[in-house]
This record gives sequence, structure tokens and C-alpha cells, in this order.
Amino acid sequence: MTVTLATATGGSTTSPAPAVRIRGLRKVYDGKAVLDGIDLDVAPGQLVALLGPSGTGKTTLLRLLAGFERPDAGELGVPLARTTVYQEPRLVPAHRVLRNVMLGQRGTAANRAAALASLAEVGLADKARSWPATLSGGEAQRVALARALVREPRLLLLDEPFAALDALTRLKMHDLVERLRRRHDPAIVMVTHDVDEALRLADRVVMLRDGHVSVDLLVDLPHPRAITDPHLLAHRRRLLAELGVDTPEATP
Ligand SMILES: Nc1ncnc2c1ncn2[C@@H]1O[C@H](COP(=O)(O)OP(=O)(O)OP(=O)(O)O)[C@@H](O)[C@H]1O
Repeated sequence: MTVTLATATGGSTTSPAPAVRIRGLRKVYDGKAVLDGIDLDVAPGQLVALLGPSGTGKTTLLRLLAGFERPDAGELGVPLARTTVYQEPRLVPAHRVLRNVMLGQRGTAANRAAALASLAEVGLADKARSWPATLSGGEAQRVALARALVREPRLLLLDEPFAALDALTRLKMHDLVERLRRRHDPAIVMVTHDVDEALRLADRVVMLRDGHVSVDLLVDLPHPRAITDPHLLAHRRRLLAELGVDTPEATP
């Protein structure tokens, strides 16, 4: 089987080209296929949450989409403008916040203004001159989001971005993601272990199991979503059951 690394750009005559196009994707480590025949399209602006038991290849798929790994077989079409935010913010401690947002960019007035605007968007305009060590975990992660978004990615890859934050900060980050999406509208693939986070944020929840897509669930509900919405609860039960967790039919 051949490997094609294509760049997904326009060209379709009917519907817009997907931001991500995956066909027959296979990745083998130590003779074992971690991903084995993944087919997945992500539409422009769509947020796909990737769920699945530990070790099912979620991070591997994200690394392939980021271009850090090469597939052993299959086709992978991704936009060139893509960036990743990780569980830990990965700020350079020796650079102030603003310089972290501009990491890898030239220090032009335009880049500086864009970085400041990006910090303002995540509510951290006043921290531009702060050192990373003086930030809270949630603030540091907002800087990481600002750094990702200032590059105006067509594809944003999120690898458990809120897993290390406390519950309240995580809820605030969810609100922030919803606001940022309305403004920037990148396609997003987000790895998470949190079913509620997936259902709160995602347009679609994809579950990986044994190297395959085992669930592909469209979550066609308006934002902001109430966790008590019966449709959401039905989705939640289904996803938790797929993960081997039984929940009572009626939730108080
Ligand atoms: N560089 C590598 N070399 C060898 N094996 C690897 C490598 N990267 C990942 N693996 C293996 O591939 C499998 C999938 O790993 P991956 O990190 O993608 O899973 P995951 O679904 O993200 O897991 P978790 O939910 O625990 O983060 C695991 O068995 C892991 O040990």
C-alpha cells in the first residue's frame, strides 16, 4: 500500500473540501498496528473529540495529523496551517509571555500587535510582560491557546488540553474555546478522556478501539449545552457504555 501525504485545499466542485481527509490510515509500532484502517473526514470548522480507552492510538493519530509521525500506509490530507496545544502549556521559562506567544515568529510590529490581540482574546492582555513561572496553570494554558491561535491555523490539534486543570478552570476554558471558535473557526481535533467535555464542546465524537473507529457520533445540539439535556444524556450513556461504564437509566 502506498502512503500519500497530501495537502487538503479547495478543489471540490460541490461541497467544500474537508479540512482533514484520512483514508486507510495505518501506523505500526514494534510490529503491532496501533491504527489499522482509519477513515475520517473533518469538515472545515468542525470540532471532533477523540475518545477511547488508554493506549488505543488517540495521541498517535494526533501526532500523524501534526506531521510529527509518518503513516505506514494510507492517505492523510491535512492543511499546512496546523498547530498543537498539549496538556502542559510548554512555555519557554526564559521568555516573557508576549515572546512566548510570538515564538518562532519575527519580531515585527505587526506580529507583536497580533500577539497582543491574541493575548487580549484569552483575557491576558495584562500579562504580556509576565514570566511564565508567575502564571497559574489556567493562565499558562490560555497563553498556549493564544500562541496557537495567533498563527490562524486551519487545523487546531488539542491533546488533552484541559486535563491538568481544576474542574472550575476547565469549565471556564470550555467557555473560552466556544468563544474562540466563533471568531477563528479552525477545524479542531481534540483528544480527551472526559466524556462530558467531549459532549459539551464537540460537533462530533469519534471513539477509537483496537485501531479502528468504533463510534462516530454527530452531536447536533446548540451551544451552550445543558448537561441535563435528554439528548446529551442519551449520548453520554452510549459513550460510557462503549467505554465499559454502565450508568443508570434515570439521572437525578
Ligand atoms: N514512539 C512509539 N514507539 C513505540 N510504541 C509507541 C510509540 N508511541 C505510541 N506507542 C504505542 O502505541 C499505542 C498507542 O499509544 P497512544 O499514546 O497513541 O495511545 P492513547 O490512546 O493516546 O493513550 P492514552 O489515552 O493513554 O494517552 C500504545 O500501546 C503505545 O505504547
